[in-house]
Amino acid sequence: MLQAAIIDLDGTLVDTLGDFSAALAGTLAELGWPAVPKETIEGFIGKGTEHLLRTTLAHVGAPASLYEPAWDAYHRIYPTINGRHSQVYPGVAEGVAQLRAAGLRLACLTNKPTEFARELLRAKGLAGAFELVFGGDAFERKKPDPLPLLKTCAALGTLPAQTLMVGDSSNDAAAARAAGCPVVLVTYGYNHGRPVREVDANGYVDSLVDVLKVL
Ligand SMILES: O=C(O)COP(=O)(O)O
Repeated sequence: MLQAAIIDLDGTLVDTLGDFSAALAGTLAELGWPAVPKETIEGFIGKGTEHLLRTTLAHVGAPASLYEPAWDAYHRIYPTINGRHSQVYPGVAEGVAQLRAAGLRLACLTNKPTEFARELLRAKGLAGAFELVFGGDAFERKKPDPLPLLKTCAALGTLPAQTLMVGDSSNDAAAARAAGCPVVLVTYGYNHGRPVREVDANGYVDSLVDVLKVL
């Protein structure tokens, strides 16, 4: 019997590719490098900001020594565009309401910095649905490490086996499997450029409204 659901943010609740793309374009422009196409950035999302910046710099051929100025510029620019170029996916509001109506407690767990995540959920009218919000800077390690899921279960007071992970990528699924949580993946998000149905999961859904049906 499920007690709670832990839901990923980027690629699962909100399509944030436009935000990432705008923030990275601004960051690269400040450093004198060209922007990277959205389709390329999509493959870099999901493993946190450090991975995103390092991969983007390597992609344009910039030296690794630009990582720190890039980090500073990105953290200055991102809050000014957070939510402006992103949309809540169809079915999210209804799906989240259904999970709550089924008696599940909800937490949002993302590799995005916690403050960016809280602000995005507020801007998109989703903050009230989640008892807890944890970002990639909340714990010592990020997904795909199981630690963030185990810590979130501990904060919710639920057992991993009774806590469902809902995500969009192999990163989310690996963390869930290692933590002992069942996992359902949405088919519309960002899976590091790979088909999401290749990933081992308990089910796949085209909309959050179908999550409880596939279990
Ligand atoms: O990598 C990020 O910043 C966000 O990734 P996530 O919301 O899919 O965990």
